[in-house]
Amino acid sequence: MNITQRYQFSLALLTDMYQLTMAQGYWKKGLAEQEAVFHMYFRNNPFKGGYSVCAGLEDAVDLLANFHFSNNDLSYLGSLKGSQGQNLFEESFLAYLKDLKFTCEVDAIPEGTVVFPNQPLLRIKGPILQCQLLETPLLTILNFQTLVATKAARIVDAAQGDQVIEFGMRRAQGPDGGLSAARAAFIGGVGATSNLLAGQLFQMPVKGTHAHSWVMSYKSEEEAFSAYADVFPHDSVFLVDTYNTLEGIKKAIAVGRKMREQGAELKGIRLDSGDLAYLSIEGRKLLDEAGFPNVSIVASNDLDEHLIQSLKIQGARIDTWGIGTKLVTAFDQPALGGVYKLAALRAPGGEWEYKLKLSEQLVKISTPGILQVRRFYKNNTMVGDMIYSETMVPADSPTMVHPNDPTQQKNFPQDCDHEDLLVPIFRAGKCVYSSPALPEIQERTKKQLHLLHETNRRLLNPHTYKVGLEEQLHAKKMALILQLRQGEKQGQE
Ligand SMILES: Nc1ncnc2c1ncn2[C@@H]1O[C@H](COP(=O)(O)OP(=O)(O)OP(=O)(O)O)[C@@H](O)[C@H]1O
Ligand SMILES: O=P(O)(O)OC[C@H]1O[C@H](OP(=O)(O)OP(=O)(O)O)[C@H](O)[C@@H]1O
Ligand SMILES: O=C(O)c1cccnc1
Repeated sequence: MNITQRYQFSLALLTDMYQLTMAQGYWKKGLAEQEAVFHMYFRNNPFKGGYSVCAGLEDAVDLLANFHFSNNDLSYLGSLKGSQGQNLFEESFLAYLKDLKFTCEVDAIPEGTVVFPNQPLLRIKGPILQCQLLETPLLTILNFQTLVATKAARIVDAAQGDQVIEFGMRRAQGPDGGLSAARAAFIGGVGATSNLLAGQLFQMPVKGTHAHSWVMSYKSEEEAFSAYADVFPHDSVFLVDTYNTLEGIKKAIAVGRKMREQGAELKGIRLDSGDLAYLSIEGRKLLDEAGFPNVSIVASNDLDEHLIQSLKIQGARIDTWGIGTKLVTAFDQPALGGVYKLAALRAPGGEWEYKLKLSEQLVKISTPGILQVRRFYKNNTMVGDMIYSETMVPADSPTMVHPNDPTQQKNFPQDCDHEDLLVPIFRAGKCVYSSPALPEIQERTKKQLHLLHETNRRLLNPHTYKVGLEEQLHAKKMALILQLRQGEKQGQE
């Protein structure tokens, strides 16, 4: 179930007020139908990492496909007042919004694709009024899910094939934060969630153990485990750290033996405090010596990719990682920082005019054009991504230029395998894309990460993957920057 079904009402007002005031401005000035191109992209990989995993497109597509202003939305807008007490929005503008239909063309990178800074994840072309209104909801969806999918991919990579379960709902940034995070975490490679609503809405596997309160509600730990085993003879994972962990493991083993006598089998134990390396190693010994080699050890307690990596190095014997807070809140980077910038404009029937936003820093200057990303491969490994404009056809053996250092260039031989990453999503307002099922998206993430060199994947100081501008586009961008800077100078003289 996707975002508009979850909310069951129009999401047209899930935007910032300035999008609506600008929309009224464009409409009033007769500029609403000017054709614009906007790109959504981010400037840095999160978590000081070497890559990102894009996510959120299915919700974005759903939002666009159902885009409309309901009567409730319009009457709310009609009730808003300006500072002099006048209506902020005119009746005839509200009538225009009532009949507004989404007519844009959208291209985007499929979910589960490995992506990098400065490349468009989504490109929208259409009447400027529509493109502008959609900035905020597109950013909120793509920014958050991409951030969490990336965090999950890093955690899953650190877990080296062990099962990872997402436990974060209780610590998430509100109910939708928790739900979207569960979906994105699954895209990043997490195997299951403890969140039942996410399981129901997204058809994701759900898993869980039990809480300390269960143990505390019985007179003894052993009684608590026995009672749980009575109710779930084939699905019991005992939380063993309420009082003394090693003693708790011995009690779990004692109950496990009784379960066996009754034809049941203990599935696992969970460690939630203390030294997880030491306790898992000792716990494994106790379980193995007692004839329970198949009882798995689950660990939780403020874990993230760095702690998992450290625990692995320490020889921890953990089979399943339960990760909550640091996964769903994308610790320690609360936002991806993705932006949505105007890149080209044309009056109906006119020529495309390239647009860019100047900044003191070259790195922050947006790239003009109608952009596409061409990814090149050598021996089944990604070797570079070239951003080009569809208005300037790249050479057969193209050269790309580093966006911030023109002395760094890379040429791709003619026989280099390549693919264009943005695919058609909407044409003339009609959806032409069918989103794959979540397990397929998860599989895509896995395959994509295998195509990325391990030096780009390591957690500490990863190698920077090469992303550049196709040379004609680079030249065009530089010329435009110079032209705008000269204009600025002349204006000051
Ligand atoms: N072997 C280890 N190496 C590094 N970090 C560890 C190790 N074992 C546990 N940790 C982490 O150390 C942090 C603190 O854990 P610890 O259990 O000591 O404190 P706690 O959570 O406050 O315990 P309690 O719940 O008993 O109060 C947690 O993030 C935990 O994941
Ligand atoms: O540490 P996280 O990565 O956020 O994982 C989720 C945490 O939530 C639970 O603790 P909590 O104290 O909320 O409940 P409990 O009494 O069941 O342990 C669980 O035991 C984990 O420690
Ligand atoms: O099922 C669990 O063990 C669980 C679920 C949510 C949070 N912490 C643990």
